[in-house]
Amino acid sequence: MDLRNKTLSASGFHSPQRGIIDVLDDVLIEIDADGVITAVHRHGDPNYRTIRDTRDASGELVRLPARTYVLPGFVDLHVHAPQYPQLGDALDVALEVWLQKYTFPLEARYQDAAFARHIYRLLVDDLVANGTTTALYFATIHQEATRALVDICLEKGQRALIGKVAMDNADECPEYYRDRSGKEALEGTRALIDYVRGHPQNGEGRVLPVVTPRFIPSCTDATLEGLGAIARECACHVQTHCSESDWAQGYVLARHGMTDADSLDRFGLLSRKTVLAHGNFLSAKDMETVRARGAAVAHCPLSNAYFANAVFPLRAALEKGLHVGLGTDISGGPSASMLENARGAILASRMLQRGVDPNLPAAARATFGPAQIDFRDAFYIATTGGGIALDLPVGQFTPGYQFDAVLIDADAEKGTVRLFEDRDKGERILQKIIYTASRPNIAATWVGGRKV
Ligand SMILES: Nc1nc2[nH]cnc2c(=O)[nH]1
Repeated sequence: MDLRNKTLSASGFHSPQRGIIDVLDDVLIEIDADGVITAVHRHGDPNYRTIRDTRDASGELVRLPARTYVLPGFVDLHVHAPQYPQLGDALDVALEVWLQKYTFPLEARYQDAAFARHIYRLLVDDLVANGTTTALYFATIHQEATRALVDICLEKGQRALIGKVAMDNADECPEYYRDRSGKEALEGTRALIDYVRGHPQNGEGRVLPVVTPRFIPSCTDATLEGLGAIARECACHVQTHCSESDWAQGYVLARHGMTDADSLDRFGLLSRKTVLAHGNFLSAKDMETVRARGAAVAHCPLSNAYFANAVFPLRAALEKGLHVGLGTDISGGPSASMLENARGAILASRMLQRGVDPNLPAAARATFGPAQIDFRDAFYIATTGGGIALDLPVGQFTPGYQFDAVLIDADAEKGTVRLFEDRDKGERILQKIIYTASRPNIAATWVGGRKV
């Protein structure tokens, strides 16, 4: 059901601030012709009944069934679209080996635009079915395939930020899969920006272009500098990998004599619109730089378990005031579900706080300090945090924000949520959704009020 120009009568949850779950119990959400929320009326508000009855009489009221809950749609802050065929596969080696052995050969296949279209359709359908209403995508180096991803997101209605990957460093990128020159990397980036911004179906700007240096090892300094200039000139989003693994971090220290964050900063690649994937090894000083620039980290807990050999200190980052969202990192992470990644974030944080070596006594095991997060933080980074990271009005049910939402059906026949009326009320329902919901529980997904 299209919810533009409608008033939704529903229950649900959102987290407008970290640590706070706003329980929306039988509220009215007014949505305008552009899919923007114009008002949220609580059940006890004096004009609630009048608004509900007037809208009902004019046919503008849409009532959602009992035991269904609206949540803001998930914002996946880090997805490698071309890696989807490899989801749940090839996780047996270190990052630098994984790239050369599995990932670059797979990404090179997107030279074939028909192959790209086939995979990208499957991916976008699956992400939407999993409740991802906004995705920040790395594509490949290829123009035609990357344009196909833009077309498919527009056709299917997913909000998306898409980057043609720039990678021209012959020392780190194989001959069969790299931009032929820095010039080609920069021209290709500009061409994609023009394509997205000039797309006839993109009048609302639902798809945005992203300047995408893969990571420092993949790019020459001239290309990093050129990309920084393009980002500034075009006021574009930027995405890249930052301080992900010991190897990646060590490579940048050896080549540039400084950390990833400092190096990206000097190339003009750290801005309010930058998303740094992983950031596991950001130092306290790096975090301060990232915070000062208003850039964000995409926390990818499942992928980090395979490639980082460390846990991103999410709680510390949030407490320092960094913008942080959640990413699946398909296919470094083996799940397309943001709910599974939210659970992964909670689990990883608990292991970081408590330690993991059973041969040590409890006190000696717990060396890191406070790190634990709960379902509230996980929900926050999967929704509101992602919206803030991207500087887009998505991720919460607040007037002025887009109505991007998922509907959770707690009673879905094949679903995995079990609610018991006598005990499950208020926030506890959201807790159970975060811990136990799965794709069959996602009954509907809307982007800008349109069902997708
Ligand atoms: N996880 C991950 N890290 C990277 N670093 C450079 N490229 C990649 C990639 O594709 N995935």
